[in-house]
Amino acid sequence: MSIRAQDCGGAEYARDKGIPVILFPKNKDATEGLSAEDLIAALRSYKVDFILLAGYLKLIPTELVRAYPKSIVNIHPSLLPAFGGKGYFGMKVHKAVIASGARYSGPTIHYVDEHYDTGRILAQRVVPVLANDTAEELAARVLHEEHKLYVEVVAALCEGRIIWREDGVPLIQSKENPKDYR
Ligand SMILES: Nc1nc2c(c(=O)[nH]1)N[C@@H](CN(C=O)c1ccc(C(=O)N[C@@H](CCC(=O)O)C(=O)O)cc1)CN2
Ligand SMILES: NCC(=O)N[C@@H]1O[C@H](COP(=O)([O-])[O-])[C@@H](O)[C@H]1O
Repeated sequence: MSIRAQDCGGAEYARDKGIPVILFPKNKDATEGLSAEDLIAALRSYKVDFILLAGYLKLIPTELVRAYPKSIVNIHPSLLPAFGGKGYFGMKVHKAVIASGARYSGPTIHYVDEHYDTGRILAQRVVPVLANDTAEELAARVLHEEHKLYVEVVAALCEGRIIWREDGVPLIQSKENPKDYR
C-alpha cells in the first residue's frame, strides 16, 4: 500500500494485515517517502498489477502513469466530468454540487491519466441530491455507493472483465451475463 501520511487509517489496517506500507511522494523538504522512480521500482518488486486511489490528494506523476498503463484507477465523488479537476476533492465537491442546483450526483471510477479526473470513465452510480441536503448528508449518500462500486469494479479488473470499445471507452462485462456490458 502506498500512502502520503504515515498515520492514515488505511495504513493502520494494512499493517494489521501484514500488507507492506510505503510512503509516497518524497517532497523536497520531507525526510521520508519515495521518489516516483523509487516507487515504481518498489511496485515492480511487489509485482503490483493495479493501483487503486482512494482519497489520494496529490497528482500522480507522469512517470508512474506511463509505467502502469490502464492499471491505475481513482474514485471521485461526483459524476465526472462535472465537478472534477484541480481543487475538487472531499467536501469541496459536494458543496459545489449543492450550490449548482444539480439534482443528481454520485461516484465515478475512472482510469488515471496525467491530469486530474480526465481519464476514461469506467463506472458511475447515481444518487439524488435532496432539496435540503447539507454537504455532509450528500457526502454520506455518495460514499455509501462508492464503497459498493469500488468493490464491483476491482473485482472486474482482477477477473479480466474490462473490455475496451473501439472508440476507447472501457466497459465492464457482467459476471452473471457475459453478453451484457455497462
Ligand atoms: N495524475 C492524476 N493524479 C490524480 C488523479 C488523477 O485523475 N490523475 N486523481 C486525484 C484524485 N482527485 C480527484 O478524484 C483529486 C485530488 C486532489 C485534487 C487537488 O486539487 N489537490 C490539491 C492539493 C490538495 C492537498 O494537498 O490537500 C492540488 O493539487 O492543489 C484534485 C483532484 C489523485 N491524483
Ligand atoms: N477527488 C478525490 C476525492 O475527493 N476523493 C474522495 O475522498 C474521499 C475519501 O474518503 P476517506 O478518506 O474517508 O476514504 C472519498 O469520498 C473519495 O471519493
